[in-house]
Amino acid sequence: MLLCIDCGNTNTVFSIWDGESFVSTWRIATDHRRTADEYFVWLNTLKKLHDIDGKVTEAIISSTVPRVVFNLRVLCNRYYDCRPLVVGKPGCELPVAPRVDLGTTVGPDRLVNTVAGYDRHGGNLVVVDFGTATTFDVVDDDGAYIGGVIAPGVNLSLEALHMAAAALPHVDITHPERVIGTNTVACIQSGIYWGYIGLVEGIVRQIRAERDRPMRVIATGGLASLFDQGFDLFDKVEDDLTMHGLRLINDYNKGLGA
Ligand SMILES: Nc1ncnc2c1ncn2[C@@H]1O[C@H](COP(=O)(O)OP(=O)(O)O)[C@@H](O)[C@H]1O
Ligand SMILES: CC(C)(COP(=O)(O)O)[C@@H](O)C(=O)NCCC(=O)O
Ligand SMILES: [K+]
Repeated sequence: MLLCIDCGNTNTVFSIWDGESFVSTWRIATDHRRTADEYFVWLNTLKKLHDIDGKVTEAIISSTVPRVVFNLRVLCNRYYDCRPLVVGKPGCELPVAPRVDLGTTVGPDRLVNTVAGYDRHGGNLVVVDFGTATTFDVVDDDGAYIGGVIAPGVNLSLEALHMAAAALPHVDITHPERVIGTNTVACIQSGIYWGYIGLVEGIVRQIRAERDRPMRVIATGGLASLFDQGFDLFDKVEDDLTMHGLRLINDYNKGLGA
């Protein structure tokens, strides 16, 4: 079985592919201090709880947090007796190389989303990922990542308001019906929610204008569905996009003999 690990700045997601489907997906807060032993105890407990019998024999990691990769590698070596592929590192090839400025390091999650989006929808695509940051990844007609947009994430924006303004409380994101808030909480929720709708609409419109061709828009990440309600922002929301991409990149590299 293949263990796919998608480590973001907020959460790390583990998913097990049994050769036919992802049998389980588990989420843990990202913390670079977590050791290989801690990961293993946690993973093994969940694996038993879900009656997953097979052995993990291979692994692939995408991490936007460089420091966590060391212990994830140790996890794979020590407990699964395998050398993981690490997206963006030597030994892990992509089907199509990104076309960006010389010396630029693209977030591995964005490369993975590009591969997954191209596989499912073909080129001329925008993938929007609502994570710690909200990213827009632009995919060319041959499947290459050719750049995009990085905006502050929804929860990061809410947190920033709370941190910087003494009188503003911590607020959870919601979909307010009205734009004009009649109390502080409603005003903040409106600012973030409607601000984000405008941000996504505006950025997609400008990407389409800059590319001067039709572009489909696929969204992923925990908060994508919140922004999908009642609007025409996305052609599709796909929560499993990053995991799908990790599996494809693993297959691609194993096909190359990695
Ligand atoms: N379904 C959800 N509802 C509300 N907040 C969510 C949901 N899913 C994720 N989040 C929040 O969205 C932010 C981004 O989460 P995540 O997608 O895991 O980010 P990353 O990939 O950067 O680690 C976090 O603050 C997380 O708590
Ligand atoms: C933009 C990101 C912080 C998004 O990370 P996430 O929200 O998934 O934790 C990550 O993709 C990153 O660190 N990128 C490096 C710069 C770039 O992609 O151009
Ligand atoms: K992510």
